[in-house]
Order: sequence, then C-alpha cells, then structure tokens
Amino acid sequence: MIELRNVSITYGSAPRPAVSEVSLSIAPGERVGIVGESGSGKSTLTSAILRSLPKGARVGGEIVYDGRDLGSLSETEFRALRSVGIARIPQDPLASLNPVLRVGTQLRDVLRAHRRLSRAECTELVEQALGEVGIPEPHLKRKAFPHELSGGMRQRVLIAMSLINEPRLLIADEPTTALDVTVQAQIIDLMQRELDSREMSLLLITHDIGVVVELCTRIVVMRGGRVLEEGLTEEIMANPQHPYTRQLFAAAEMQPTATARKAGDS
Ligand SMILES: Nc1ncnc2c1ncn2[C@@H]1O[C@H](COP(=O)(O)OP(=O)(O)OP(=O)(O)O)[C@@H](O)[C@H]1O
Repeated sequence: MIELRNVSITYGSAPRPAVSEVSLSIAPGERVGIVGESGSGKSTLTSAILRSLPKGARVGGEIVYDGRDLGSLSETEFRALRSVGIARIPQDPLASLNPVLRVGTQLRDVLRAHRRLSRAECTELVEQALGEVGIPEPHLKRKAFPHELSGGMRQRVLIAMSLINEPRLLIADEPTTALDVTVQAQIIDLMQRELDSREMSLLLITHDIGVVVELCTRIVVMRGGRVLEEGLTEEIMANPQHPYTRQLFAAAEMQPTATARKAGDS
C-alpha cells in the first residue's frame, strides 16, 4: 500500500540528513510502529509522507502509495488522494482543533471536504462518529467548543475526525504523549478497537515501545535517522538484536523475553 524506497531527508543547509536511506513498506491492514528517541527522524519521515516538510527540505528516494510516486503528484492530486486515503491523528489535541469552532462543525467540515451530504446526513454521521469513539451524549457534545472538553475527550474527537472518512492508512504521531497515564490507556484501548473493526493500515510514531507492542504487528526501531532494527513485534520482543532496542524496552519498563512469554501464555 505504501512503500518508502531509500528515503533520505535533509533540512535546508543542515550538515547531515535527518533521515538516511530508510526503506519500509506497509501492506493493507498491517500495523507498523516506528519507535525511537527524540530526534531520531520519526516525525520527519511522516511529514515527508504527508508532504508537510518545511520549504527547503530535500527528499531523496521514493515514497510510493498505491503504485504512485507521491513526490510526482500535483498539489491537487495529492490533496484528493490524501482526503480519502491517508489520515493523521496529531500529537497535541488542543493545538490541532480550532478553538472557536464547535467540535461538530469541525467534524462536518472534514466530512464535507470531499462528500456531498445534506445537513441532516452530516449531523447524523458526526453524532455516530462521536458516539463510536466513546464521547458520551454525542448529540449534545457535538455543540461543545474544544476547551469545554477534557484532554482525553479532545483526543477522542481527533480520532473520530481522522476516521470519519474511512482512510486506508492512518498515521498516528505520538497519539497519547500529551495525555495523562490513565487516559493514555483508554485511548490505546480505543485505537485497538477501531483498528480491529476496520481494514486499515497504521503507521504509528512513538518513543514508547510499550505503545507499539500494544497496537502494532511490526516494529521499526530508528536512531540517528536510520533504521537499526525491524521485525515482527513478537520476534523483536522475544529476541531484540540491538542493545538500543533493549534500552527502549527497559525505558518502557518491559522485560523483552519475559513479556513475550507472558503474552504467549495468555
Ligand atoms: N524544521 C526543521 N528544521 C531543521 N531541522 C529539523 C527540523 N525538524 C527536525 N529537524 C531535525 O531533524 C532531526 C530529526 O527530527 P524529528 O523531529 O524527525 O525526530 P523525532 O524522532 O520525530 O523526534 P521527536 O520524538 O522529538 O518528535 C533532528 O536532528 C531535528 O533537530
């Protein structure tokens, strides 16, 4: 579905690339997690897929989506492809919602961006989407402004927004980082449920390998702009090759082999 072929990205006049020669493919329905410390190049990679890198950044290699090189599409072609094919859950719910628009209006605008729907149809779909992500009383909450909702509720709204047009690829960039620990667990559960009920691919970006283990079938470990290690989640958990991967497990307070055994037992 999406394939990165030897992708390197350099910002402006930076002396070395932020991302070096990364190759990666995601099949339909596959869930891939990219994990690595701050500065390892994870967000740069997703920005390249979404063509949202700052001016002056140079991208080498190819990013191919459904057989088309994204770099060769016009702005209009890319926008059309993106609105139906690729959606993103951003990192910071508050910064990503418009503070002066009701959440229902923001969801309706996303729906209407590429579908012709009556007002009543929009309202019905918006309420349904809010209900699905566990927002209580969606018929009332759709009229709320973002600041009237808790951080967890706002992240649920963004998840509803990213799913409302049924994308084929969902990109989630640190979707739980801005939330407190209990809410993080609820959002991971919600994402798990939504992923299980849809035929959708996931590219998850995080510094927390625990989140990847919960949600992804495959792990890609990045450091210094390069892929250090890649493999099926259970294989990497059972037998991490690189000391850095073991450090990530330690930072997430997970014992790779012991956790794998526990997961296998259940
Ligand atoms: N707009 C920019 N201009 C110049 N350099 C940048 C820019 N954005 C990121 N970088 C550099 O690119 C490298 C990779 O950063 P990136 O944000 O992709 O890493 P990350 O793994 O996503 O980190 P984080 O988890 O902190 O978001 C870093 O060295 C960073 O300083």
